[in-house]
Amino acid sequence: MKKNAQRSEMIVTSPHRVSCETNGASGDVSAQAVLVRSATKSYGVRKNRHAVLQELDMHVKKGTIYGLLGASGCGKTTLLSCIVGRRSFSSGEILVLGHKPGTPESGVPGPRVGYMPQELALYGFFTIKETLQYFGRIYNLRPSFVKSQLEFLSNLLDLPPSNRYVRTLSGGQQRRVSFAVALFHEPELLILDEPTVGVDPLLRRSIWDHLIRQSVDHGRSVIVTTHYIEEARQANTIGMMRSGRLLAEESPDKLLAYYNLPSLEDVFLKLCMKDDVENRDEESTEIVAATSINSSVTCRTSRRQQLPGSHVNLAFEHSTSQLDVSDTDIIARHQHRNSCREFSPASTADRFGNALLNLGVSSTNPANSVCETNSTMTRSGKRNKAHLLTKALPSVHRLSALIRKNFLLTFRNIGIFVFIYFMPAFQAIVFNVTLGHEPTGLKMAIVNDELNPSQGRICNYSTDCSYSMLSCRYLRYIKDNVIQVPYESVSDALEAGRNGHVWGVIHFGSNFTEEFEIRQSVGDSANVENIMRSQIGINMDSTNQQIDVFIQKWLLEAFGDFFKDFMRSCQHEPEAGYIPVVFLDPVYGQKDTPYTEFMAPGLIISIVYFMAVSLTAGVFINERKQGLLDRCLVAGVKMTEILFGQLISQFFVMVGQTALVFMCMLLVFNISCHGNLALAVFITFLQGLVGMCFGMPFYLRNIAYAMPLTYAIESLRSIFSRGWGVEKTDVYAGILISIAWISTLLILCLIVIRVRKYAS
Ligand SMILES: Nc1ncnc2c1ncn2[C@@H]1O[C@H](COP(=O)(O)OP(=O)(O)OP(=O)(O)O)[C@@H](O)[C@H]1O
Repeated sequence: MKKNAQRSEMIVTSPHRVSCETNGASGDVSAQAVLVRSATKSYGVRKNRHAVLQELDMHVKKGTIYGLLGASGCGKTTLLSCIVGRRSFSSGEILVLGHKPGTPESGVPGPRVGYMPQELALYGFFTIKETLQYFGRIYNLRPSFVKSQLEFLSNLLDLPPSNRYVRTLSGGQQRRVSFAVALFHEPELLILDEPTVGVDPLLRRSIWDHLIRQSVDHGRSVIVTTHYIEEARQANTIGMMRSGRLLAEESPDKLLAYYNLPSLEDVFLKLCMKDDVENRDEESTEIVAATSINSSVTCRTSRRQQLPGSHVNLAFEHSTSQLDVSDTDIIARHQHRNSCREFSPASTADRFGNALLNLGVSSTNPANSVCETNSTMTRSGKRNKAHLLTKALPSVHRLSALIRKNFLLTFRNIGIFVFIYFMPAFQAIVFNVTLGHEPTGLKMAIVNDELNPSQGRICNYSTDCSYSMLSCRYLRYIKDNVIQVPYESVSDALEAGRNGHVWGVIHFGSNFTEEFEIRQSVGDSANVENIMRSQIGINMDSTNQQIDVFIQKWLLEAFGDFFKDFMRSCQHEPEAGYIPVVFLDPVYGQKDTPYTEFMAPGLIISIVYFMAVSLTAGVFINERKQGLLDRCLVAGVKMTEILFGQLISQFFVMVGQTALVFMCMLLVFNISCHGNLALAVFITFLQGLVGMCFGMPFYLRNIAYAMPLTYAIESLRSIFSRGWGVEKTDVYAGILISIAWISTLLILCLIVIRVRKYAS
């Protein structure tokens, strides 16, 4: 309590103590690679919210190895991901290499940190050499440096030949490659999540030797998690973690001496048992406190205050007395940011000069620990703005590395290559061969009461001008696509229709021919009974609109052909007496526009659109699942760069897909495009882009028109069938709506990235 009171006093009286007034403290802070204070982290919302980190403090001195130990699920990975800037604490403070991770000046995520996640996070279709070259490009390293590091790390980690594909390596070999990726750009801070899993004891030893050399000879800081407690003995400090808290943070030797135990395993066990007892004590204290009316304040005291010594950190109190990163102080430091620099990472440039020269990154100026004059402030403000602007733009070397990687992965994996390029064309072929044609084999029940059962219901008819068995004469004109199935009664036929055996029922009355003759002869004076009896009754199964429309059309056409043939045989004008509605030459298209031609625009757009959605989404989901996205982001790649890299690579894929689909439709299946082909291709591209935007990384007639596909399909159809150009509303509306979708989705994407960045 006393210590806290002292700290508050300092905060109130000297808000920018750390940055200006106490250089000693500043110097001390700059000696820390990672500082975490009162960190909490929870996952989930409402009922499902659970705390993973609880009031956690952590101190990693520069140039030391910090072994983070703890059972599975105690929150180690969560803590590391917050340190590398991939996640943020729910509350608490963190400084990594003197800055808050994620801030532009911190360089974290970025080349100052090397991260080996628990997942392999490697591209299986890359060789070992290509893997390092890829990250070399991301970090903008010189090829000569990458080459020398490849040789060095291959020897150190006993890597297989560098031309071996990662996917062909054993699990242990893959982990070593993953380790090499984290090491090879010589970062100031190495964060390794279980690097020695699946590695034999000899190699494990050489990995630890290397880590020790890195810290002792080069002053690099290392945080390493491991399940092998005893190997952490080689660390300078170990943090023993349990249920989101550090039970101890001290050098292994001191811990062993303090507890007078032979192994760290025993120390950890003892601490866990002690923690259990203290938890029980604390629970009972809280119950007592909660039942006391006047004790509401006391029951809020923190675990550390209630249980002195529960966090065994002999250096902790000393360091926190000099360093204060409480909220008030942080706010105060922000207020004074322009006048004073905080937490100077002194000597960083000296220590890591060689690596930084290779990295091509600007390290924080060590001279910044002194307060700057106003003029320097203004200059540095402008410089900072320019620097931030440059940082906001996608970097050429990272973008080119990402694009190169996307292409290499596409062309390497023959299965994916064939799928990506030929799937759209294959879909177009399947459509044209199967779905694109008029439907065939459609069964219709025929109930013809004109047939005489005693004569075996034989359907005879004449082809001259005689009124004989006209029902049979009519049926002859129905297209072969319809299979005529005779039924004896209307009820049987309707039952077959209900059971889905036929698409409909055609019924002729017993005196159909006679009644038809009477109707023809009396003309206008035909009575209702005569009209009813001379009609052909049709009941359709109209559940399938397409089939319904086709059958109706064919039956009407058949009647037209039958009637004209009959009139011709009677030496009458064929059209005389037929319904006075005539379909003349169509304005656009043919009289019998093939179904394929009608469907083609929608199909082309749908194929390109959905391929783009699924491929883009697939790449993101896959990379996230394998930890590749995290590794790239920790390496300093920005989400916008990943998006643009994907857009650019996907664009070239789309060019190939569109070319193949168009060739298939226009050249192989002779679907005609009466308009400007370039315009049709352009709209298809735009739709592909909309699909890509939808794939990344979230209404009614008028609203439906604003949907990405609706108007674009109309536009494409207008170009194909009507030959219209961009001057027509139907065409330019499709283009405008597509462009609007592309812009909106891209902007949303950027906003989400920004919000996430600032939220963390
Ligand atoms: N994104 C998430 N959403 C919800 N819970 C999560 C998430 N990530 C981790 N957790 C939970 O947080 C807890 C700590 O997980 P974390 O991965 O940090 O543990 P760990 O100590 O690294 O375990 P291990 O040694 O097995 O890797 C676990 O209970 C885990 O289920």
